[in-house]
Amino acid sequence: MTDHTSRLSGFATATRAERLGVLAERLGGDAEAVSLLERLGPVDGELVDRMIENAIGVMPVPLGLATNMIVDGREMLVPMATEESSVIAAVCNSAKRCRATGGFQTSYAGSLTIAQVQLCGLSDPHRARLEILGREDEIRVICDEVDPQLTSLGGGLRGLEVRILPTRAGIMVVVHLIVDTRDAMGANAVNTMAETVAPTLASWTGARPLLRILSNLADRRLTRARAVWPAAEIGGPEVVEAMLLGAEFAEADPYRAATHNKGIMNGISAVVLATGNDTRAIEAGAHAFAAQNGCYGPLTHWECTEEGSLAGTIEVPLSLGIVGGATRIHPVAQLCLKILGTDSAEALSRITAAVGLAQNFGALRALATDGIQKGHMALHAQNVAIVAGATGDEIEFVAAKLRQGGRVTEAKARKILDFLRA
Ligand SMILES: CC(C)(COP(=O)([O-])OP(=O)([O-])OC[C@H]1O[C@@H](n2cnc3c(N)ncnc32)[C@H](O)[C@@H]1OP(=O)([O-])[O-])[C@@H](O)C(=O)NCCC(=O)NCCSC(=O)C[C@@](C)(O)CC(=O)[O-]
Ligand SMILES: NC(=O)C1=CN([C@@H]2O[C@H](COP(=O)(O)OP(=O)(O)OC[C@H]3O[C@@H](n4cnc5c(N)ncnc54)[C@H](OP(=O)(O)O)[C@@H]3O)[C@@H](O)[C@H]2O)C=CC1
Repeated sequence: MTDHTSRLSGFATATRAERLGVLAERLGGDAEAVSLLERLGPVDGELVDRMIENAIGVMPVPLGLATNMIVDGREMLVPMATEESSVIAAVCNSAKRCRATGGFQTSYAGSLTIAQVQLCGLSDPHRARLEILGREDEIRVICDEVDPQLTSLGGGLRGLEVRILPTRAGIMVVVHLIVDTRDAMGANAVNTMAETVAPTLASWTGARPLLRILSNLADRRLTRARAVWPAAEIGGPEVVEAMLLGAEFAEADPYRAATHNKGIMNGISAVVLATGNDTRAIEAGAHAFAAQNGCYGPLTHWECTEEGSLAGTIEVPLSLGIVGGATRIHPVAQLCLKILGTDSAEALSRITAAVGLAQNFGALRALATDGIQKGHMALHAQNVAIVAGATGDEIEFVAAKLRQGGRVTEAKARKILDFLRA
């Protein structure tokens, strides 16, 4: 690959077959490798070509269903797209153990999305700030005219903030357009508003308008969930105490909090991906929110109830949509939304937060008891068997042997396979 130039004029307008031809040549005529992409095939070749640029195929990610979930009194199956073993099992397990207490109760702050307009070059930022704040009604008219469909659905500009931001390049004025984007994630909707209103803001203030884009720190789209796990369901008071100590570790230490939150995002990102939403937007928002108080902390908090049960809460910004972006274009995303039976971004956000909490419970319980490897590696053993070369019935045979004997490694899997085939 390295001997060839990466300058491929016309690649964007080539057909998929032509692109695969170029790729096969790059791989030294390895038509078999390229035919893998053809065999996997996109759900719809034309669709993939329209969704992204220079498409050569699809990278299928496993899609599973989390069982046992009850969210706000509703029983549901939750589709999750993830490449990682034990993620879905952990949610099923956690959800099963809090069914007796009603599952997950959630709340939702609303679908308010922030668009930022950066104004530079002002020597009198306080004057500019007051000028802009005093003309909120005019700004609302400009923004709402941009998207009459959104306005007709009850969305549109809901608020205005003007911040004075000291930077190394001098004082800047930053305008926040706070927009209700209803059932859309809203990036495109608010970006258009920001671009449309920026020249007017510049003409009023004499500023130089620069960046006009939404903020992924979606702290007006907070979603919360709580669940209670009776001590008897999770191994007794000792396990409750151990899990609380594990949670305190994350409260006190950003090194641990990052891993704790990664576990939460195992669940959240899997629902986000399954429903065709923007995983990067959700991840960026979650981690920025976790760092908001100047020190990175956990997205969940754990406490012991008067009855000695373990109660967990999660609060996380979730910019999710059931319209817009890929949600309506991708047929699998549409199917996943149908499985969820959701009819609003609000309902999807509530479920997603509940999955994040369930995921965290599962990881914490495993970490505070047997350790993560027992459950996780037991399920990962099949992957290791495949990497070692096992096929068909050999896979489960090798995985079972791996589970019996301590560490799960590829070298060990190869030995087991050699023995089996001898
Ligand atoms: C793996 C388990 C669930 C076993 O847990 P277990 O208690 O041994 O499970 P069980 O065999 O007794 O089954 C109990 C229930 O769990 C579910 N369950 C059990 N197995 C399956 C399966 N194969 N497929 C689907 N569901 C499964 C299922 O609901 C089942 O009930 P049933 O329906 O059978 O009546 C547990 O050990 C666990 O939750 N481990 C944690 C796994 C985890 O967190 N994985 C994420 C990857 S590690 C990571 O990336 C994040 C981390 C850990 O670093 C985050 C952090 O540090 O905080
Ligand atoms: N930093 C980031 O996170 C960025 C993300 N993105 C991308 O932006 C996309 C999401 O933007 P988004 O604005 O949601 O997408 P769209 O522009 O595709 O969809 C939103 C539009 O859908 C229409 N709509 C129809 N029904 C509804 C309803 N019930 N509620 C709300 N709107 C409705 C609205 O008007 P109308 O019919 O008039 O369109 C609305 O403007 C994602 O693909 C994301 O990856 C883009 C830039 C930056």
